[in-house]
Amino acid sequence: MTILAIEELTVELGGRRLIRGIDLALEAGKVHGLAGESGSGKTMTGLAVLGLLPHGARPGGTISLGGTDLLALAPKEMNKRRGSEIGMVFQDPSTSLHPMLSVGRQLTDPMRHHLKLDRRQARERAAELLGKVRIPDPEGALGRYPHHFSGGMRQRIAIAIALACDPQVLIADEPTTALDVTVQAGILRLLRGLCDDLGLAVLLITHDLGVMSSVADVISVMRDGRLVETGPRAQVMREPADPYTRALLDALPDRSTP
Ligand SMILES: Nc1ncnc2c1ncn2[C@@H]1O[C@H](COP(=O)(O)OP(=O)(O)OP(=O)(O)O)[C@@H](O)[C@H]1O
Repeated sequence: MTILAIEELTVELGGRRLIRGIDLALEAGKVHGLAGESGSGKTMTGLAVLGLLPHGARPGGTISLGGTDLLALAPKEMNKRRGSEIGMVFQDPSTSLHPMLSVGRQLTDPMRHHLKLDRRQARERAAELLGKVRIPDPEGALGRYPHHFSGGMRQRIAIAIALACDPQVLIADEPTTALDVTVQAGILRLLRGLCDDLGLAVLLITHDLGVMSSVADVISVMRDGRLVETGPRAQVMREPADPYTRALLDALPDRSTP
């Protein structure tokens, strides 16, 4: 089932057309990978969905969620949906988490605001979510601060915050790029599991087709603000239709050699 449909999306900024008409459909319970080299427009696409485009950017086309065109919403309306219906996880958990607020506070504030939970209900849900993202001692973690956790654990907490209000859509922009290789796989497995368990529609943005190959159901490849290819993971990885995708795949390190 399509949860979020991007149709003919364009973004213009400073007289440049950064996104040149792309179509993407995010499905419930599916990870849709968006790949492409630096500057191809992946982040801009995610920001358009979140209503967080840079000042002066002019979007065109439609982004439909539950029958509403997000691009037509007033900023106040968009703010309500961001964080409630659409969650987001970015590259660096140390910048997306507030260093001075406890983990519990960062989880419960959006729940109290968007879901109207009382303090006790919010704490219960917060501990439950920390358990879901495999933070040890979830109750104790509520009273701790981001600096008490490792980078990988901080990203798990950022994911829990993104899911605090039970969104239908999760935009994850390079969620493993800032992390040590050894913890990357754990975060990807977690995202995959959450997508399956919660029926989330996930947009996983990464320049790394290797990362994509381990979790995505569908892969789209961007170049110069356009989509060059979209297809099931196995098909795109094994028989890419576009020469640009093939070049990206050829550039992957050979994982079979030590
Ligand atoms: N704030 C901004 N103002 C003007 N142009 C921008 C801004 N942010 C990005 N761009 C331009 O928009 C285009 C698309 O950038 P975008 O960040 O979406 O690419 P990307 O594929 O996500 O790359 P990366 O992997 O490096 O993040 C690039 O040409 C970039 O230079």
